[in-house]
Amino acid sequence: MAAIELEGLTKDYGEVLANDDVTFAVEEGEIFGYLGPNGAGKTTTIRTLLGFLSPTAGTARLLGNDVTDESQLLAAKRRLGYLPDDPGFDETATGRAVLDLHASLKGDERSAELLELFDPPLDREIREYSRGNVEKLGLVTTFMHDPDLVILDEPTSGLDPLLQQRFNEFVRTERERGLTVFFSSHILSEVRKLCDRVGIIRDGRLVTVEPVESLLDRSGKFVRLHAAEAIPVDALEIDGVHGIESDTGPSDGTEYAFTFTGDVNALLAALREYRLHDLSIEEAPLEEVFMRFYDDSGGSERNGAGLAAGTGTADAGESDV
Ligand SMILES: Nc1ncnc2c1ncn2[C@@H]1O[C@H](COP(=O)(O)OP(=O)(O)OP(=O)(O)O)[C@@H](O)[C@H]1O
Repeated sequence: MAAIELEGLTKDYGEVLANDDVTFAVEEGEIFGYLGPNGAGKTTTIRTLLGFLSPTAGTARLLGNDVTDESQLLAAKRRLGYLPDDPGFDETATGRAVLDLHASLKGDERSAELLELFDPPLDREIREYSRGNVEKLGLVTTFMHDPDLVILDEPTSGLDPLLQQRFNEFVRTERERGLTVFFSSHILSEVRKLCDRVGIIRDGRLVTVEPVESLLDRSGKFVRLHAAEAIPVDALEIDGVHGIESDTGPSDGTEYAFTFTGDVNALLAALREYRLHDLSIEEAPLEEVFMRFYDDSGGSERNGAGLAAGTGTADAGESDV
């Protein structure tokens, strides 16, 4: 049985079709990232899964339970941890009072252990909390009843890098114990460290579901180079170079920026004969991935149920970068 199953899920707000025939499943024990730019429809899917919104069409199942059936939803929620984008804690309550409330609602099997990892100042009122502290308290409330499935809406956006790292390690360990994690994000680097698979949603439509490695392979790298002299155009006509931009500024030399989905060794070999001041090769930002591989190139492709538009992109290449 899948931990999460969506079948033709559609949510029409009237002016906006926020989820349009979304179908996918998250297997038990999987860490699944739900990616998309702002306004893509991630929160709508999550709120529907939690029974806060009723779908216009389609079905959603949590741990085998139909979320539109109240008693089934309740059964699923006992085994679920949920961390919303904004947990909405009572501003006048202390962190400890929030924990006590959550413990009385759903039980507390492991808050002591969690507080060693994520340590919000429990005696302070929530209104004095920084964004990071709210996030830490949110993580404790999400995991304290030892759920089988957690749904996290942009979980680490308020955490500093050290805590993000701690969160990642924690989630990986929990996965070993069988936990299923579904989390939304618009940050590819966050997702790549953690996820087994990703689903990408854009304008309400699912454009792909695939292992994170294949997404990264196809998304390529973002290359910037600063050459001492201008590089002839044909010298950069290498397999996998896309969208090259150059700038000969008032300073020394010429700067180039492009997305690269080819073999890095071939690129370095081609550049060897030019004198470079600087060279950086970074992971392509998610926005770039969207633009390159999932662009709206006509209504029929968009209506062609996403996956084809994503995985069928020929020039995405067999990159081993
Ligand atoms: N209650 C609502 N009524 C009308 N439109 C809504 C409502 N909630 C969301 N929308 C719209 O539906 C679309 C999807 O919104 P949603 O919040 O699901 O996206 P998201 O991917 O979670 O975005 P973000 O990353 O910014 O949180 C957006 O265009 C949003 O403006």
